[in-house]
Amino acid sequence: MEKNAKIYVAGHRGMVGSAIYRKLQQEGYANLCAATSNELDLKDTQAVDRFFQKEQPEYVFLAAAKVGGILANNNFPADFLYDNLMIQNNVIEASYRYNVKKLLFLGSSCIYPKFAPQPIHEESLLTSSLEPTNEAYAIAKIAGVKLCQAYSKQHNRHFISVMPTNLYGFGDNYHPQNSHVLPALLRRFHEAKEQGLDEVVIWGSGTPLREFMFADDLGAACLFLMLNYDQPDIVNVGTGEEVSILDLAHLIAETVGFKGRVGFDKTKPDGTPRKLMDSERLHKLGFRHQTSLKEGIRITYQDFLEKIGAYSVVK
Ligand SMILES: NC(=O)C1=CN([C@@H]2O[C@H](COP(=O)(O)OP(=O)(O)OC[C@H]3O[C@@H](n4cnc5c(N)ncnc54)[C@H](OP(=O)(O)O)[C@@H]3O)[C@@H](O)[C@H]2O)C=CC1
Ligand SMILES: C[C@H]1O[C@H](OP(=O)(O)OP(=O)(O)OC[C@H]2O[C@@H](n3cnc4c(=O)[nH]c(N)nc43)[C@H](O)[C@@H]2O)[C@@H](O)[C@@H](O)C1=O
Repeated sequence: MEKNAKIYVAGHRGMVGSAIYRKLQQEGYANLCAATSNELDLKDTQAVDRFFQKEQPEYVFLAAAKVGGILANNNFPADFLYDNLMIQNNVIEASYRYNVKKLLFLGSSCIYPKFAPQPIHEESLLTSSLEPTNEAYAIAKIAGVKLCQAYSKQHNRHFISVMPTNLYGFGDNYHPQNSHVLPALLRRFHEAKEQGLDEVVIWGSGTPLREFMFADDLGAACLFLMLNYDQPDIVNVGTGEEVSILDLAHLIAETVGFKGRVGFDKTKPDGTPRKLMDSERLHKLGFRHQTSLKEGIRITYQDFLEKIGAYSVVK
């Protein structure tokens, strides 16, 4: 990928897309193109076609998607299935039609079966049933993976797919109901401290285990894979470290400076009991993440404090 190559980052305002965009800029890629969802609705096939015809991107990072936490996924399955199928179908098909040299599609660890053997190897895909709370989103992501593989096989395209673990970082969604656990708890513990509350309630039992990666590390991994990987087989991107949701809550409380107790809302779903990725394929290629969970939460909380006005706007 030459430094003056035309590169399209779909979803460049999102947490992951902005991390990829920043990384590309840092590394001297100067011919970047992007559009917000207001300027270009990626669900609109003809608009996407016109965009590709005009911009003629040579490389595409597909980081645009309908994204949310466990409750949003559970409550709005039609949106998660339809929007994601449309967005990825349109971008992948246009990338084929306009001869994009290479495309990187972002999937998610939720494509794997609910009770996949841990750590979860790439070969676990489609070996048993999915977690019901995010089945619709996972089915869309699996279709995206299969579409990339099908275009690679039938049309000899270089369309690769990356499966990140749970992410957090700059520009995350802090919606109290629809976000993922880490931004939700950063905001809840912060507000509890500000209001002098003595308890913060977390959803579920606190026992599920999750693996978290700082989004800028994923941005670096995406560029690394764009430059160094060219197989249709999917690649997991994780840290290899897991934490229980209760321990995560304690870590966030410590970072924020909340001294009260933690309660549990057991009417809310736990989701998958454990979701640790096997990232050996990525490690053997030569990439490892840099940011520890503690440091990543510290940096993210600083960013949250700086932009608190904006984050209180419901996303
Ligand atoms: N967050 C996580 O924990 C994880 C995320 N991923 C994957 O990473 C990718 C990015 O996620 P993340 O950055 O967290 O999500 P965000 O919600 O932060 O960003 C998603 C981006 O997609 C764009 N978008 C959504 N719908 C449309 C549309 N109809 N037309 C055009 N653009 C649209 C939005 O654009 P705009 O801002 O202009 O509205 C937004 O910038 C997704 O594929 C997701 O599945 C995978 C694993 C974990
Ligand atoms: C990345 C991945 O993210 C989603 O799956 P998930 O890992 O279950 O995501 P989550 O971050 O929303 O929850 C993680 C755990 O944390 C608990 N939990 C506690 N308290 C809060 C809380 O306040 N908010 C949320 N959201 N969860 C909470 C919650 O009950 C659960 O046990 C997919 O739908 C899909 O989007 C996907 O790909």
